[in-house]
Amino acid sequence: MSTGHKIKVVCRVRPFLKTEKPDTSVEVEANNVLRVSNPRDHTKDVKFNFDSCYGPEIDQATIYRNDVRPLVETMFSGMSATIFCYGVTGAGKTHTIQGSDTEPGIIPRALEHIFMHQQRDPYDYDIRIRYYEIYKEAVFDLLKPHDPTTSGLPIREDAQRKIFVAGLSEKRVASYEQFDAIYQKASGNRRTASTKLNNHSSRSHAILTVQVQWRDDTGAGTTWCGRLHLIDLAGSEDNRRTENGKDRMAESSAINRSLFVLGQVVEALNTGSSRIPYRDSKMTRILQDSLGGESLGMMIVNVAPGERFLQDTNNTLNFATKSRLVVNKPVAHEVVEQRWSAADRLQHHRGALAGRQPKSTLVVASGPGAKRRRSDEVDPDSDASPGCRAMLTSSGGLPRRPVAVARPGRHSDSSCKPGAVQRAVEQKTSSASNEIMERVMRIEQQLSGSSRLDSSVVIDMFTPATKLKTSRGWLKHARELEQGGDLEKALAHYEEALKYAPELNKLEAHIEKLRVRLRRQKRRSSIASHGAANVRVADQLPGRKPDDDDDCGPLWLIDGLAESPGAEKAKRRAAHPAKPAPKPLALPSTQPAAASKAAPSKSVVAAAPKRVKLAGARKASGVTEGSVHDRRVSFGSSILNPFVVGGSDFDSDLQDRLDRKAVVSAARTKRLEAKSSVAARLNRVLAVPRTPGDRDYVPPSSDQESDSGVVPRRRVPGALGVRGLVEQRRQQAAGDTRAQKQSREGVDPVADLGQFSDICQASALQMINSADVKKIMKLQGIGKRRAEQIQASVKEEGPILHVCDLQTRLHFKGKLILAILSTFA
Ligand SMILES: Nc1ncnc2c1ncn2[C@@H]1O[C@H](COP(=O)(O)OP(=O)(O)OP(=O)(O)O)[C@@H](O)[C@H]1O
Repeated sequence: MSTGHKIKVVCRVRPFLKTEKPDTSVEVEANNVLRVSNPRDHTKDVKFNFDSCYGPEIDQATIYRNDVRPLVETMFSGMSATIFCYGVTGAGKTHTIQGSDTEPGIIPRALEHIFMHQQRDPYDYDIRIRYYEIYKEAVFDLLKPHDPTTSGLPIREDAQRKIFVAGLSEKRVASYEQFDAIYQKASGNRRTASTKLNNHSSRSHAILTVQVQWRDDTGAGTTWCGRLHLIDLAGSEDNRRTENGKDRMAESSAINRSLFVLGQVVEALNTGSSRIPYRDSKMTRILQDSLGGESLGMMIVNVAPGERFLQDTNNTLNFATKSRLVVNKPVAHEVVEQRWSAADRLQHHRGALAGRQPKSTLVVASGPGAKRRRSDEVDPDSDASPGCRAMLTSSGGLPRRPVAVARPGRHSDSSCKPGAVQRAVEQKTSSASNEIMERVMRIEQQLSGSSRLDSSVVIDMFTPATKLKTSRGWLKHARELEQGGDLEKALAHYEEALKYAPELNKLEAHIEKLRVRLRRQKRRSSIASHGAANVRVADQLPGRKPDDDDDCGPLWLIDGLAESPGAEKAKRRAAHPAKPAPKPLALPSTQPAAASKAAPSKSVVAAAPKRVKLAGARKASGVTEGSVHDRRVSFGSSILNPFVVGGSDFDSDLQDRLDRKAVVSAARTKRLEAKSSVAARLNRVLAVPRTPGDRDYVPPSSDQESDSGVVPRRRVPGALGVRGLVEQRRQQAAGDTRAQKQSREGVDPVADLGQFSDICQASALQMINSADVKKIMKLQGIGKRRAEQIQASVKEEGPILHVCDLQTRLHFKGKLILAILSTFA
């Protein structure tokens, strides 16, 4: 069992610099007591207790010998140790950890110590280093020259929830001299700058990791791995005093923020909080194992003497006092020898399935606390050895070394020996490994079959934790997209999230909702862009129930061309019409009786509305025809709303339905009556022409006067619609129709328009008269030139009242007219 180990806190007060005026505000009273003047009341003192306190006179060697060296020694027991320097800017952190040529700090001394150890010991030590910095919340490799195009390396978590920096390079060092050459060069890559408080201020947190790995041939032949992390944190800065510029301010705020998170992590650990905010900064994420984890930890608190730093000193010491309470649970790390390729594992799996033992001895890392280093932890370019990529286990759930915090012994205990324990471990992990092997087999099968992997197989390769994390990532983006109104992309992101977390039922339901919303949105935008001309009104279909999201009642619209408004369909229709178009195109108005008697086309029936919304009875513009658009019947419709419903059909149908409702509840009656009056109003507006007394009366211009000379005809582009139809019928009834007139002039009329209804024509004409080039162009068969022709004609000669006008006025060919009308059929 591992024992709890508190973080060791050592305090070091630097000497006054030549530029500073000495005072007695900070003094070391005893080996472990620091006295500091109270920043609020200088006559009073505050005392702080630490594991050790060093005054300005204490040299680097003493500190190393007393406090650092024992910790470095623990590496040789397969432990991880972290030493980090903390303090305000200019307090002496870099001096302590790095030192100078004349006064080498912890790093050179520790490395010297490690190489000496290597020479003394019989073991063949494999020593490697990694060196990186966290600059403005991004991780950069210091062993490589700085590449300004990179945005930093990612911090990841492996299957055993161990933190590592992916893609970091690693260098093997055989001697101190070799290390020194690499380290000096790499230190040059670290970002430093001159500030008002320190001429050579570190602008980043720098982390040097030394890894020592060796094989203990005297015992069970176990390979051990010890690590030492030496961290020079950037100092907190009071920007009122540093007078930093813009760049320095950005660095400073990143530094202060990460140090603030460090404080929060310590606070959370001390209060036993369920959430430790390691993830809130890169620095705390990397220090995770050293703060409440499985590393041994030591914090060197650097203090600048003098009254002007008193407030900072107090803050630093208060934080250090809290940090003393943080408890780590250090464990030793054992490296398992075999490095298994996917093929090895597969081979082993097959052997295990067949009841055979694999050729090589297997120790599988598993159980709580077991560690496995990811292969991508090491940069492929680096000189990492296969041994480094071996499976690394801690003594969590597996045989582990006894953990003695002071000077732990270097031999594995009996539990490390192969035999019964190993078999037990194998048994314990066999089910997990079988599952992994099955996955490997599935992947191999896929690979042998095709060059691409199924996404489901790839997802299957992830650990549950990774799946959850990935799913959360997708979800986050999806929510942002949804909030931004991009439903289509949001849906795709939600679907991705569901792939990784298929168990999320709520997510599934949400996706379904979103799909419905999207469908609805598409339908609406289709109607809006192509006009309701693409929509046919029909009676309620048998078996169809109103959608919950329908805007209003049973003016049932069937999306005809709305969903496929492309030219293809119209072209097909034009190419193979059900009936060949007559040439020249016949005029319908010579058959007034037939036209007026003709029942509305079966496919174009306005059903009685139960819930009809009326938008603005009469607009000031004077446009007052009824129309159907987006499932609404409206008065005073705009030119964007070109589909027109026959008012009389509409009204009579409503009346029929009202008659059939013999027994209805009072409320229902009231509603229906209201609708009835609306319908009556609609009928009035549609059927009764405006007279000069009406508010929306538009006086006709001389050239627009009706042929009868009685009914004032409105000449508002796009306003023909039903009103035009009604008017036409009235004219027909009066026996003086335009068509008859044309007939007298020698144009051959025909009985009706064949397959096209009045409404279809009205819609087409209304669209054309709207004089909106874009909309007109949407009509199949009309190009830009034709559209402009129409526009000019409508402008000069007024609205086109009948399809025959297209032929006579614009010289449109019958085929073209047919194509236009087919859009509305
Ligand atoms: N113990 C010491 N003995 C002599 N000089 C020291 C000592 N500690 C610090 N100094 C000097 O104080 C100055 C500031 O020290 P240093 O650069 O190490 O501060 P720092 O805490 O790393 O600052 P920053 O956070 O800005 O990087 C340096 O000139 C350094 O040589």
